[in-house]
Amino acid sequence: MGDSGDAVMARWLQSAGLQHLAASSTSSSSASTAGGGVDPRGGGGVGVGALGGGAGGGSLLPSLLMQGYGPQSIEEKQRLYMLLRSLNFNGETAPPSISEPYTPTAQSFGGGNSLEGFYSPELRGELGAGLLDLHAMDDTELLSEDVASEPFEPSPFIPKEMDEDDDDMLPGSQPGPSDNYNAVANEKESTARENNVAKIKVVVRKRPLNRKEVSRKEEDIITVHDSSSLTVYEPKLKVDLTAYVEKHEFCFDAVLDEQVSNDEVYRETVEPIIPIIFQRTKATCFAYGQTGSGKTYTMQPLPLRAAQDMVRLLHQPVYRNQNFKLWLSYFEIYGGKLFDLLSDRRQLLMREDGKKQVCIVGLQEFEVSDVQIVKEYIERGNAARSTGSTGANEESSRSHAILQLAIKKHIIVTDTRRQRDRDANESKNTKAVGKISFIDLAGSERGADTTDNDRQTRIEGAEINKSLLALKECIRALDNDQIHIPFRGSKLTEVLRDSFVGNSRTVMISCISPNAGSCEHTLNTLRYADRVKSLSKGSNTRKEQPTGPTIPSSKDSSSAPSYPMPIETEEIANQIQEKRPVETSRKAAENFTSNSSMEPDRNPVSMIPSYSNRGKEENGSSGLNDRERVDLNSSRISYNSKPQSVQSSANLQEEEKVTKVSPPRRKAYRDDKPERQSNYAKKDSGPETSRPGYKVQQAKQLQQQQRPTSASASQNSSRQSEKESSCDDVEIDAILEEEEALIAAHRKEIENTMEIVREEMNLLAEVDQPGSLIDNYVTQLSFLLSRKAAGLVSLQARLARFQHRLKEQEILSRKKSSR
Ligand SMILES: Nc1ncnc2c1ncn2[C@@H]1O[C@H](COP(=O)(O)OP(=O)(O)OP(=O)(O)O)[C@@H](O)[C@H]1O
Repeated sequence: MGDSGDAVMARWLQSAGLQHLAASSTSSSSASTAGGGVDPRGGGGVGVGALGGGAGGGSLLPSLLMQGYGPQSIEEKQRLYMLLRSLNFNGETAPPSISEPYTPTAQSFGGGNSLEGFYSPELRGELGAGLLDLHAMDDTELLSEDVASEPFEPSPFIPKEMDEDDDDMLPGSQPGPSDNYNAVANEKESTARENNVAKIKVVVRKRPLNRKEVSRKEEDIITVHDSSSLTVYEPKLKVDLTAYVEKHEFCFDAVLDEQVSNDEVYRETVEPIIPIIFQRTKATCFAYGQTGSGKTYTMQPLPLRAAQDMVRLLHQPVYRNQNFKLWLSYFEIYGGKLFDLLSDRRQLLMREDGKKQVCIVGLQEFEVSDVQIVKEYIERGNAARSTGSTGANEESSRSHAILQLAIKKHIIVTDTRRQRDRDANESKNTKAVGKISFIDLAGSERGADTTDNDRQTRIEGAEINKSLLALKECIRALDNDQIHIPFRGSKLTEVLRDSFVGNSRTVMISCISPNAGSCEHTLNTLRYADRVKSLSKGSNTRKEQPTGPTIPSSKDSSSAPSYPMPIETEEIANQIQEKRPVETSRKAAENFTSNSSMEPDRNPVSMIPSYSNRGKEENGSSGLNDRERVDLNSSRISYNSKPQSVQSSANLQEEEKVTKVSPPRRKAYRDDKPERQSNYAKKDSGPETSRPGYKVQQAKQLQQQQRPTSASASQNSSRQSEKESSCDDVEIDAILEEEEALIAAHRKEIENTMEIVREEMNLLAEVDQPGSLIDNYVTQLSFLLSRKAAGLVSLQARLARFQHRLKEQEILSRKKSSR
């Protein structure tokens, strides 16, 4: 990486007001390069190149990060750090080789000084085996000890803790003008942030090979390409025992490789959510993956880290003045039962209140004002867990642990009697603002543990499977805006119910082991993640792009056929885009993968024309939000080896198939209604009678004919008729809206059914495998069938309502005509 890279680097520095560093560092860099000093990880120019879009300052940056040459003051350090972060946020991958050596300490930012304990290595040691440790395995000792002991840096995005001087502002005191200014700025900032945080985010984390795996000479079969895609190289044997490798490619919101620190995991997953917890958001962060894949290792530091940021935010005048407080609770779900880990494993009961809010009766919640206390509670909870599992690690491995951090607004009670009551029952005088739940799920493969013949153990396994399935089902249902959300599918989802409804955010961290021996589990984990991800896209786009369907930009349409589409096909494509505006890049990438893989497509439903899949595959990137565009672009980059023409023709084929399966009905928007209505008015005979909307239109026409038009009609009757006519219009509009909703629901139902069928086929394929568990099959099939039934029932109910509505309308218009 040469001078051009340094020139780019110098420009960046200039943009951040750090141009003076460029000069000093260039001289140092030449010195260090001469001495063989390049990128600390040996990535050297390559790493920096990635950061700078291929022209980074290969020699300049490392020297910038060197003591004595780089930024001297805290402010400079912050600016440089922000510069690096902003490059990273812009979708360009900052490789660990760059971000890690610079990881500033708590001291370097002058923040977090009250959190000495938080950074201490003992803390990690103390928590290492305990927190959310569901089923630790001793054969997963890893080579890189340093990763585990890496300290967190304070988040530059969460305001620093208040200075001592600030603290003399009494709670509840009136904010000054600058506070107001800050409050408004904070409000704006957090609204912007809220919009930027995806509703469902799926992050994959790969752990390094552990000692045992290395000693067994197991291969690392996972390659992380960039920050959002990875390939699994599955070793396979043909029938004639020839070895071959099958490639599986996946794209997610973020893919973190074995070099990524826990701090970066926090920044990628939880950190962006923290400020919006203060804005009435309920968030859930869970780790999923097989035993030993790093769930606990990943989840363990997150609550503490989040608490640190939350405490910092609580000290902001805007929240302090509102009397916001942080509360903590910690419990586990084992065998469908709830146990309070902060209250001697007392069994808890779950109830629903009048407002359908889930209450965990008896769950102890503790107000926490600093991280040290949070740490102590977590340790206490862990101790309760390990006590509960003495002699049998199995127990903890079959439980889900849930740690909740809630922000509550304390209501100040002036009345003395009520004050006394308040002291007696503190939580009654609080109002929930937002919360984040950290869940360390039981190992995903436990449910399918074929070596366990013990019936109880198998039932527990089935219970775990059920909850994992239920979790996915809920995310899916929420994403589809389904009326029926199957929260009751498991205790886990019931408990999390309030975290999923309303303004919610979900982060799923899929942990994967890199060794060949775990390949099957890894693929299962990635497929689960993939399904969750495929659910998230539509929802995010729908909710975050309220402006409706977007016209594909020239950039976006790059993957679409370059020749004009037949109008009908175009309409259908639009229609599908509205349904599922994204999911494309990944699906397209997978298609490409399966094409390029050495084994024929094993997807049992690949022959079934899937309406939803078509949509996913063909709809380009129209309607994507920025983040999704970045995803798409990055996946395009990673798959650009596929010739464009092949993609285009593939797209065309897809569209041709779509023409056959989907009715050429254009989805109407609100703005379209007048046009649609007038079109209906024009076509009032023949085959059109069978078209949806015809009946309604007919009724409207009838009413129009019946409206008094004669000039001789009295003024009164004309006013009356005007009134009637506007009522009719409202009525008709309402019916048209219902009609649209019905059709949309029907379309959604078809998509769901196809998805269920796909899962049923997978289930059948799984049950045919030797050693498969019939219990799992039964549980999963029963779940799928209930979902199918629930979908049909809900569609039927909607249809019946609409029929009823039409009947009413018909009777009404008949009555009017007979008047
Ligand atoms: N990214 C990582 N970097 C370094 N070490 C890791 C990483 N991920 C996991 N480990 C180590 O791997 C071992 C197993 O991890 P961990 O206990 O977190 O797995 P788990 O998925 O929680 O397993 P279980 O389901 O059995 O509880 C631990 O020793 C942990 O320190």
